[in-house]
Amino acid sequence: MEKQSPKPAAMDLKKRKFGDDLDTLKPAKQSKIQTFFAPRVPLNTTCGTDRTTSVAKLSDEQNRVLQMVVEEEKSVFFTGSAGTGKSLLLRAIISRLRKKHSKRPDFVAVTASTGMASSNIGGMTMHSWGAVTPGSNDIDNQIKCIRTCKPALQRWKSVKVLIIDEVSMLDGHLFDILAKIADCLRKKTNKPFGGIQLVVTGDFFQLPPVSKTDPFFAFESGAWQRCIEHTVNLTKVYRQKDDHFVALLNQLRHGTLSPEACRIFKSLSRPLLPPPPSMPNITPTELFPTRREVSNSNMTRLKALPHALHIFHSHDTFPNAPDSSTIPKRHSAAMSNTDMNEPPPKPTSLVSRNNKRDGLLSGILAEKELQLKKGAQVMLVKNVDEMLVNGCVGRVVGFYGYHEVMALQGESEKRAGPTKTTGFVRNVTVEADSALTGIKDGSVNKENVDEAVGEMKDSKKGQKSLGSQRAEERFPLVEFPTPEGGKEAVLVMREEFRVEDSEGRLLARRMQVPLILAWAMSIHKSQGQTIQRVKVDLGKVFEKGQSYVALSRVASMDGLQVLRFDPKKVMAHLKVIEWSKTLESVGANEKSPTGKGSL
Ligand SMILES: Nc1ncnc2c1ncn2[C@@H]1O[C@H](COP(=O)(O)OP(=O)(O)OP(=O)(O)O)[C@@H](O)[C@H]1O
Repeated sequence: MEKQSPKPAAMDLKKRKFGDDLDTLKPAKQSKIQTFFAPRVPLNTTCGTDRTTSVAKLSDEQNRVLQMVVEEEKSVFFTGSAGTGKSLLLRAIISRLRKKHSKRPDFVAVTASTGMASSNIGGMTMHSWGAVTPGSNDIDNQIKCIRTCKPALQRWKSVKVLIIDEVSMLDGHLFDILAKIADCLRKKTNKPFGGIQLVVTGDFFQLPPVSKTDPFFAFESGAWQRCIEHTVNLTKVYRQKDDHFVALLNQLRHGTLSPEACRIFKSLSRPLLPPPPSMPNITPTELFPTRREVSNSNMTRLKALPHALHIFHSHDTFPNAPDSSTIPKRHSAAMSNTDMNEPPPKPTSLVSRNNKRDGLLSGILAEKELQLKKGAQVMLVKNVDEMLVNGCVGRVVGFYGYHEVMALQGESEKRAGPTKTTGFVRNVTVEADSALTGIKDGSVNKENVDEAVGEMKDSKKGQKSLGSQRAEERFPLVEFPTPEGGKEAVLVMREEFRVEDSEGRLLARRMQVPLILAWAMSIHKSQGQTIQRVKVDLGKVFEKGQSYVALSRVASMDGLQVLRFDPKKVMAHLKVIEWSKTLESVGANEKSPTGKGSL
């Protein structure tokens, strides 16, 4: 069943390059490409002192990847250490591909190895998209099931570009299975992966696939050799500006620390400098390996606060969710398991419809039940603008209704106007005792608020009681630090979180206040984030790549506290190290345009 590549393996290996040939393009073509492919992407910076209002211009090496993917339609794997802009580049690629195929959205599939990673890029998990059952190697049966699931079959047949993010956590066996399924279902071509263009990204030195035994990485699979035409290594680190810190993190990445590096990491056990004087109570976010530790830490601190508990239940709807009665059993199992790091699903007959629906939303950062109190440390999990982004850490100063806040803006707002339950009210002024005093410039995020009215109308259809209940709702007022060392109070109301299928059909929608408790966070959740101040206890780390992910979240050493530093806890997989050496030798044989092609 498996189609063999027409080329010998050695040829395939030679074809892969680092950085590729930007220099070799003719100047006219280069300039056309530079103009066309130089998108500006909002910077995903944190809420600390280095927050910036600018947008990022893609670097030459990032632009080159964009060009290879969008214009030359090549199958590319782009990698690079933490903070080299893989996610930012991927967002630019997705945006360009969607524009290019605007008339056929089904041509572009956006997927990731885990629910969390897929929700970060507005996609689906790879196994949900492909309707594959994790852990099953029975290809014939997998294909039989896909054939009986029309939407999945349609997805496989129509897709042209398949994007896979956070590939380090994708099991290599699954990659092989996907390639075989693609070959079988798309027989018109004898190109690898059924002729689907692959855009794969991730860093194999970060978190590996979840496995009880030695993990089998995607790069070890036979399909990888046949299907990935070009490997590009992004070399410029953007998250950290300090070259010395970047070099130390690089040693950490490879698990080979010099005595000097050990000494420096050990010295980071000192307490962090205090946060900006305007927000003295913000503590560094503690990163833990397990969700239980995170929950214990956050809940203990929440309980210790003397104020009233406010619980925000999410409003979840499932307009087109697959239902056990309408899709084959094995498909629904695959759809329900949206996080590869969860154990394989139980037999579908035992999984209730509600569990399946919850599974659809399991990759969304917004909680099903959010518990908050005045004084709670929280993280924003939605991008609002270049200033207020996913990852901003702040503190709840009170709970207010929209009208309470808006009443201070003027008489007309006080008397009339619909109640808003979604969006953000910016620049709310609060006094030391948290009593509202006014709105500095009356700035309201109008766009969100107007959307909110629409939301209300929608949600009121057939849900009268919910509507009136929402009218009374009080929302957290959160103080976030500003780049100038001050603070801004923002009323954070509900926001929409969506799960769509590859044709953009809405499968599930969660309306929830876009905050999570942020005294502690799991290392797993932190992958992909930039966090300003972090505290890590390496004594608790058990997995290869975990220390590297945790310590590379911060922008500078000033924001990093490391307890129980132990070089033995800094581990890289031997297979990844060996594989990266192979790539290095290939890179050395190839002309690298940037001159920085090696891993
Ligand atoms: N070309 C660029 N110019 C300016 N800033 C950039 C550029 N590319 C990325 N950044 C910034 O660098 C930071 C890290 O980027 P990003 O999260 O995309 O890196 P990453 O490689 O995906 O990291 P990780 O592997 O840790 O998830 C972000 O704040 C991002 O906005």
